[in-house]
Amino acid sequence: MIELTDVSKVYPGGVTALDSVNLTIPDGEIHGIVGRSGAGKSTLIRCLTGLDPATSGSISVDGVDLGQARGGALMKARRSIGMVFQHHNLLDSRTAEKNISHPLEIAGVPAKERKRRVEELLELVGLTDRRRNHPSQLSGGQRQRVGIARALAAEPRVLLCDEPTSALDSGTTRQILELIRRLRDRLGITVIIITHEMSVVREICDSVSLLSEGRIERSGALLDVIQDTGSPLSKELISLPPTAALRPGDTLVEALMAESSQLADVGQLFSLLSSHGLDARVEAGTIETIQGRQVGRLHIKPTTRAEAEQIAAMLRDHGIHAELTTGAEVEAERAAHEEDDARAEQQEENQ
Ligand SMILES: Nc1ncnc2c1ncn2[C@@H]1O[C@H](COP(=O)(O)OP(=O)(O)OP(=O)(O)O)[C@@H](O)[C@H]1O
Repeated sequence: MIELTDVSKVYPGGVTALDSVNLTIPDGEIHGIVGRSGAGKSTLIRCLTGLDPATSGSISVDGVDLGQARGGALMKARRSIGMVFQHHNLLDSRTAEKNISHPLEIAGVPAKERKRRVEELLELVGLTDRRRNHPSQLSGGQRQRVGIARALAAEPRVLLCDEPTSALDSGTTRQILELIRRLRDRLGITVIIITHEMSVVREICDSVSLLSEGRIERSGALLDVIQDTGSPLSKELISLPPTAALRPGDTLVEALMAESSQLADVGQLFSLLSSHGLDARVEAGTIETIQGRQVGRLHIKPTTRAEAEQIAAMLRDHGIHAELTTGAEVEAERAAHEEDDARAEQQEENQ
């Protein structure tokens, strides 16, 4: 179990990057940490790995407090966390197998044991036939597999993944996420994934936390967080595509259909509206299957505000969360997203 208790980090100069963070991640869970640029994600990683200690509070892994442990106990605790990076950080001069064996060499593991372990790891990540290739001879996905195998070399209990798929295309991303899930199932490790990609969270995470200005704003099981419609994280996880030609003063009904909804699909919903003589059209909609359940968000545009209120009330009666929003609010949200994406892209280019 990973436990952060009142973790704060204040940099010299006075920037509070983490502000009383409390977080518990049970064994074997895949936990996503999301947040906008500057929210404190990198700082949290550095504190978790012990590279940059927290200013106050405690971080413990399997009951060992990283701030209190010394000598061999600290080394052991640090080794219990394996790191996977966005850009793999592989050594170009070494083959895949030599990259994987590198941390074992540093730890002084005898050659015979190293060979056995590397063999096992190559098999685990599906790269046995690429063992003698250098990073430049591997695809982005294969390089990330080497990075994952290397992170697992010291048999960590926790895999800490920093934007593990941000540099990969969507097909390769899916394969890497599938691999991470298989490794969790097979090895029983706990996985923390720091990402700005909501699709990664939807696809693989059991639970998720939203970090905002150094604080955990919302944390919980994925489906619970999505169904907590008041939470900004819910809107980010099931986001809507841009809506064409909305005027600032337009009134929209935003509906979230989740597990508790009595209406299973959009078709039924619209039959219901028309049976009540309500004229409305869907401006935008997203339906995702998450952990085997369908979750959908819709923007419905009625003709008048009075109709919008009527529709929202009717949806609520059928267990569908519905609230009114305006064209101006939708536009402001879209602009904030675009700004964040542009910043993430810029950072990617700078690296
Ligand atoms: N070494 C440092 N010294 C002073 N301030 C820092 C330092 N590192 C980060 N900060 C500040 O701490 C805050 C959190 O930064 P951090 O890099 O952890 O955010 P982030 O969520 O990882 O952002 P991004 O997604 O853009 O990488 C920011 O205000 C940042 O300017």
